[in-house]
Amino acid sequence: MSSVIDVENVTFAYGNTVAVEDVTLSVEEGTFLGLIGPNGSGKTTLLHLMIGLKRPDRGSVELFGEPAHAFEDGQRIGYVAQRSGDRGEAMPVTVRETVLMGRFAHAGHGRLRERDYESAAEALETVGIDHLAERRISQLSGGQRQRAFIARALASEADLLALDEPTVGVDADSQDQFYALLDDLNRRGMTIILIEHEVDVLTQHVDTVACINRQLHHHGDTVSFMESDAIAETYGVGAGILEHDHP
Ligand SMILES: Nc1ncnc2c1ncn2[C@@H]1O[C@H](COP(=O)(O)OP(=O)(O)OP(=O)(O)O)[C@@H](O)[C@H]1O
Repeated sequence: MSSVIDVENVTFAYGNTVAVEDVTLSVEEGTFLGLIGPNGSGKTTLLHLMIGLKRPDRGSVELFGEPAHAFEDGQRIGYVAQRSGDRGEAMPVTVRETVLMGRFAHAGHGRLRERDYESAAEALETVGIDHLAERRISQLSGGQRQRAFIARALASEADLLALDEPTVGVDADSQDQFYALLDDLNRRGMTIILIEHEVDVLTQHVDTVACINRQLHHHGDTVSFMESDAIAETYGVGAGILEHDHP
């Protein structure tokens, strides 16, 4: 199995604030990776480094075998930013138009063809919002909006989905359905990286967990994560390396 992402000894700081320190981890193809850690622990920063939205101060990140910050094949990555479900007001476009945006890189000379419309329709069907195709994005619920963004990634034939707390503000039922959709996409081979602050929710779905608090405290399969002291260690409660480091 090949690596989609290789992070090696990566450090990144905002001025004097070191957000990610000396992190090394790989994401294999087909993995469903969950990133967890306390507020402000560097999860979003690490995700941005992994998909090339930020360049490390030290160390290296490879995305599909190329330096991540110089990666140009953007349609291979579907990124759903934190709280992007809230920003529908600023998008006077329909759901179908949003999903079709994912086809532009594939369309010959920038012109959409029959197969682009078919692919968009298929993506909408896969995420279960084909009946909402003509609605404006601003008229959708948070959960429906997230589905529209996933559909755009599917239409663009992304190999990797990166999601930053995608269900914040989404009701419990819609959250369950959304995670069922992610499980299904992952079963079909999609590599997924998910930031989710609800540990119980996260561990029900992901197969691998990376626990960070500026540094990487644990990286391994979900079962070994549950059996470990990683939570206590990463969040700095109970016995563990943090307590040991700061008696
Ligand atoms: N643009 C920025 N400028 C300065 N500092 C920043 C910036 N973005 C993040 N930080 C700081 O870097 C650290 C890591 O932030 P980051 O957003 O990566 O954490 P996070 O784990 O995703 O947080 P949360 O769970 O609250 O979303 C925090 O101390 C934060 O205050």
